[in-house]
Amino acid sequence: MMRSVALVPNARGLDRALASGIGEIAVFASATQTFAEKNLNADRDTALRRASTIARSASAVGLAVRGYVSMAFGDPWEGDVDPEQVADCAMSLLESGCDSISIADTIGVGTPGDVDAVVDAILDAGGNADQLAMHLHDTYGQGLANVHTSLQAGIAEFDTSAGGIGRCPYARGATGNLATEDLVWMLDGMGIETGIDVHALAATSRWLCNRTGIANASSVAKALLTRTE
Ligand SMILES: CC(=O)SCCNC(=O)CCNC(=O)[C@H](O)C(C)(C)COP(=O)(O)OP(=O)(O)OC[C@H]1O[C@@H](n2cnc3c(N)ncnc32)[C@H](O)[C@@H]1OP(=O)(O)O
Repeated sequence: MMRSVALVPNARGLDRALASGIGEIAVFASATQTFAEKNLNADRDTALRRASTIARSASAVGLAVRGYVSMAFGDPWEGDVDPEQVADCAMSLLESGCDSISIADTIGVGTPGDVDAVVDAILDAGGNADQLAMHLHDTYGQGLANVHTSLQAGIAEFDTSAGGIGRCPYARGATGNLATEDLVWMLDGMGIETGIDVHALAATSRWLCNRTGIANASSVAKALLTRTE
């Protein structure tokens, strides 16, 4: 199923999303102060309040809303992030009308132990695993291990990108998202149906990387494409 989601950082973004007729938006807060300032030009509490206000207005008019908590596992400026801090942000966004929360490892430092700690903190604060998604980067090669741990915790939604491209310009030191091909290969092997043809996806990411000049970071895409060349 194809879902189009607009990233909405402020009230003006919500007006533009509503005018476009899109059915789902994403609002974003940061677990850390420094990233909130860099990514949103606001302190952490202001950014959270702004995201909560947008979520409330959007859900009141029937839009689906996903809330993002950035820098949930570590921050390039502040180091380790307290799981309670992540849980506070997540719960505040849920209480403001977000239908789901994506826990973002914006710089890809998280490990399965961190996933367990953050998910436990959110569950302890009253959240449910079926309200959670994971947004993973593969900077330290922990992406698939973190997916596996998340699946065991009952989380079934993951943000990835074809060829592992894409990153936040303010996330110093981060590589791209976990590659969709790598995720699909693992899920296929676990008997979890995604509806995605991994070979067709690898061919698409080769096209995408050729067009953009970005190197393909997916191990699976590189292996499959070598097999067919
Ligand atoms: C979790 C993630 O990784 S998110 C993805 C990556 N990160 C991002 O996309 C960064 C998102 N953040 C931002 O865009 C900015 O920090 C903002 C817009 C939220 C706040 O920045 P500020 O500088 O405080 O906003 P300000 O209101 O002064 O506007 C700055 C410029 O952006 C424009 N702008 C602000 N909001 C919007 C919007 N929703 N749509 C289009 N343009 C906008 C303004 O018109 C202004 O343009 P100008 O310089 O040509 O006049």
